[in-house]
Amino acid sequence: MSCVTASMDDIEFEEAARVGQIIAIRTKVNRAFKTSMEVGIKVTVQDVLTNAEKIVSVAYATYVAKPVGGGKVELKPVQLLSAEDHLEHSLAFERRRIRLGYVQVFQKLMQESNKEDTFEEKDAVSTEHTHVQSTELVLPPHANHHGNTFGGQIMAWMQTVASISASRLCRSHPLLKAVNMFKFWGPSFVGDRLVFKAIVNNTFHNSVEVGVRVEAYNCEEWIKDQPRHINSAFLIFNALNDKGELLPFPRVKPTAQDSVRRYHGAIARRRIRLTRKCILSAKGDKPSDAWETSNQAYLSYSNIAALTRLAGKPGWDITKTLDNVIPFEFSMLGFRPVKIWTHEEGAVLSFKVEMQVKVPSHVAFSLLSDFSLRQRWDRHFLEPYTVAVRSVTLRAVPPRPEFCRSEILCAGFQIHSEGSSSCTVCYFNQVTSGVMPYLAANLTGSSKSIEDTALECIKFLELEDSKC
Ligand SMILES: CCCC(=O)SCCNC(=O)CCNC(=O)[C@H](O)C(C)(C)COP(=O)(O)OP(=O)(O)OC[C@H]1O[C@@H](n2cnc3c(N)ncnc32)[C@H](O)[C@@H]1OP(=O)(O)O
Repeated sequence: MSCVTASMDDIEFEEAARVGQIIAIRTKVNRAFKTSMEVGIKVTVQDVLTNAEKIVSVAYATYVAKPVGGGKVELKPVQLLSAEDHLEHSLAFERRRIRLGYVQVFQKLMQESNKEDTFEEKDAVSTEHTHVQSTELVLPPHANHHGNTFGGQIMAWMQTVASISASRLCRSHPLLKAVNMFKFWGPSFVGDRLVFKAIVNNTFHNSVEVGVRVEAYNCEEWIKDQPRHINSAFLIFNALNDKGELLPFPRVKPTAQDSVRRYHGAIARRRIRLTRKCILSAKGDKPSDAWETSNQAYLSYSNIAALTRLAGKPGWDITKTLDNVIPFEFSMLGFRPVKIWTHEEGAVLSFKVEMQVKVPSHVAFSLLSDFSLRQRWDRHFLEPYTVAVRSVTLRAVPPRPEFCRSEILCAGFQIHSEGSSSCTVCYFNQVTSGVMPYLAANLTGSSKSIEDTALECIKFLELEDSKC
């Protein structure tokens, strides 16, 4: 059946596609939720002379199935055939959490920005002359076979007005760099008139944000002047000189109450976009990210993405198996095998501890995700963790000489259900300098601290479960 575009996540254009180059667009449904599904889109450009292929953009769109005659339809889950399908399927769930939580994060940042109202730039210019409006009539080539205007067509029209708006400020041809996450609030159809209203919201050193509001009218609504607000999007442009260097944009000053809101909105969106970019593109060992409510969702996404990728990597080797060697104090547990696996990739070493536990997976999940309980089975943890398995920096808890702080880069649990009353718990850890001594002592046989901790973990889970 046909589908409508519900929303588009942030789109960043990494590379320009030029006349004469070959564009490849690859798309795949990553996950079906209830009535909506996430589609991953990868656009690459190939140079015909050199064959060099570059990524233009990787984006995610959400579509909703629309049965003929209205109503809702529940989608079947997608079949996962490869490791990549499994990975994207888990990550799609996290991306959905981010997109559905976006409005809340944005509103929180807006509340904060309302407290800091200062516009003291001397040379700042007004944005009033950047207002651009155009009207388009939706014709059959602009729509699908049900007469719904294509989301991509609406985006193309938005880009035209937005780039004219941006050019009024930079006096050159602006280059579209990014489009902020947006939602199609309501449909438009063949025969509708679409009015696009663009205005510059704010400028940053080398970029400008233009907001575009789209209103739809059928004939009756046009006569009565009753528009339907179907979409608002925010486009970010750069401007280049003849040498390809970025041009600076003049600072702007908001003059009306509405423009103050738009001015702050652009700052909040930029903060979210940059945070997302920093967190999602972070590579290698680096100091932990600072935690803020505005980046919570992205931190959580990047933790889960990194852990899911680590768990899915081929090449895990069993280093040790502990099966019938159960110390006396644990003998009441019976036979519980523990396996220690390692994974090497270049200079990166990771380990996995696999434990058979006689508790249902949802119980193990809830007990292990409560980090205030971790001290009960892991004596290496002196402070309870309450947010994430990857370290974050908290301004409220600065470094103290009496504590040696070890960073956790990528660590966590995977819990596989083994029927209704038991599960396999795997603990992963991408080794950092703080963890290295424990692993080294364990691998050389001089310590059994990992096995002991694993057995404590099993005991803790099973005892807590028996109390439930
Ligand atoms: C072939 C191309 C055709 C096109 O490009 S169509 C052109 C552009 N798009 C449109 O005209 C769509 C206009 N919008 C609409 O019709 C409605 O807003 C739309 C998308 C059907 C949603 O209707 P609602 O009444 O909001 O329904 P609902 O609250 O029950 O949500 C339905 C499913 O959509 C999801 N959703 C809502 N807002 C979202 C967002 N911002 N990002 C991602 N997903 C979102 C929502 O979670 C729900 O999904 P699920 O059922 O839980 O799987």
